[in-house]
Amino acid sequence: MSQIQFIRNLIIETPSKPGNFAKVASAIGELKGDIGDIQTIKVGTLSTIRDVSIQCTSEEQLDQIVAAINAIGDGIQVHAVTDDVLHAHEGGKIAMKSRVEVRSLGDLRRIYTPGVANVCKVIQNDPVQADYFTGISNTVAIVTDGTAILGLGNIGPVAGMPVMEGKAVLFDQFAGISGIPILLDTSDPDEVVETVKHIHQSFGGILLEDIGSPHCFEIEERLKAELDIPVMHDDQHGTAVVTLASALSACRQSGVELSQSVVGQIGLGAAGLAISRMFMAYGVKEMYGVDPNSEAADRLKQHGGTALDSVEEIMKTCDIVIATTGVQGLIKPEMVRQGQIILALSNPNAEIEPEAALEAGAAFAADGRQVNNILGFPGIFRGALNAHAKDITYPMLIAAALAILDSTKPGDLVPHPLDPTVHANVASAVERVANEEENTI
Ligand SMILES: NC(=O)C1=CN([C@@H]2O[C@H](COP(=O)(O)OP(=O)(O)OC[C@H]3O[C@@H](n4cnc5c(N)ncnc54)[C@H](O)[C@@H]3O)[C@@H](O)[C@H]2O)C=CC1
Ligand SMILES: CC(=O)C(=O)O
Ligand SMILES: [Mg+2]
Repeated sequence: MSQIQFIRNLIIETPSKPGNFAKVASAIGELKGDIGDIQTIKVGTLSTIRDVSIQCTSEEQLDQIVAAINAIGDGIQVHAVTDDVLHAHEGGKIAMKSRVEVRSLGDLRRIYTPGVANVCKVIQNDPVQADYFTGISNTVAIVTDGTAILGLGNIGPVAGMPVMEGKAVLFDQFAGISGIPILLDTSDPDEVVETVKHIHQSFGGILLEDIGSPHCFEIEERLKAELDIPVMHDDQHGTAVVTLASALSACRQSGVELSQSVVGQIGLGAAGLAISRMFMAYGVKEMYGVDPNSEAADRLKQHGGTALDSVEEIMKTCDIVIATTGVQGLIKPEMVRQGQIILALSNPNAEIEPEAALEAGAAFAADGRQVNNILGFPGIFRGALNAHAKDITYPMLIAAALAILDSTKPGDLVPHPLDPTVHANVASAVERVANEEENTI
């Protein structure tokens, strides 16, 4: 059974003596715990208390780490183990807040009745005014049916809500967009399309998220055709944009041309097919893919790629390998070829850990924490909304990928997701292309 990685925080006291915390760090490292943030909670004259975040793969490993720290002696001890991730989700991560305050009857009459009626009439007479006098044009629906939540599979929309709330937080912080999760209790394309069409007037755009394949393809195509607001399935195109940017970045650093490289895609679902299509659109001539589902493999062939029979074959044939299967550990270190570029993008666990791929000879390796559609979707929607775009087109997506590439610091594969310039650069590149295309309302 694959192991899900999880994060816990250890509250650790070390007597104030140089080297004590180093002992703690090596005890954690020896048991292969991955240390994250370290926060000093209290510095006393006799001891220091720190909150140390660690990533583990099992409860057993966590227990062993706690026991190993307590066994160091010299007064070093773990006081508590907390679950900060769960704690951060208490009450949910988002809430609807008003942008105005009601402090007086005057305020009440201005923002509600009777004053509001006049604003309603302004919009009735000229519906475009809704862009200025409501939040619609800055609000994006984050729509899921819960069928492909990260790599956790079909766990349902309610269990997927923490991911949707996470996307809303990122929309807000990186693009100033209000993201509203919409949880659908149907995956039937007719019902999904009808439902989204019936509610679309509340939104300036529609982000489809974690909707599994193949129904995601029909749903996105139909909504794009039938609605005149931007619609994008993030797992397809947000992921493809960021993957293209990271592959171009790795090629630039290795002095090779992406279009001349042999590229392999493992997993041809929502993300994998879109990545393959974008790489071919960019000029990659030799695009190979593998998927145990023959219909998924056929879809790659229909778009001009070549299906191979096994992961081993892809690993032997390709210079650049991308994996989006949701299967942890699918790529074995012995399959890695010297100098390969490996992007194992499944969340929450990669097909191969970047460290293992690099140790096995890869020139570049990254996982889904680094190469993540967070670098794409906030700026793509910001740009599309700014331009009042009716659609998100391929040229807009390629412009987003190039903006991510241009925002990457020398030596890095992709920009840091907390670097606000990358989101601003993606937004302006997308807005510029949308305006050039006259793809606007
Ligand atoms: N880093 C990022 O930004 C993103 C990562 N992902 C990750 O990609 C994974 C897949 O997501 P989706 O494409 O939305 O799901 P999906 O369910 O549409 O596609 C998964 C595909 O992998 C195939 N597959 C399963 N086992 C395989 C194997 N042993 N060999 C080859 N193919 C295999 C399935 O048949 C399916 O076609 C998830 O783990 C998700 O977290 C998805 C979107 C963004
Ligand atoms: C990042 C993301 O959208 C996914 O893993 O599904
Ligand atoms: Mg997703």
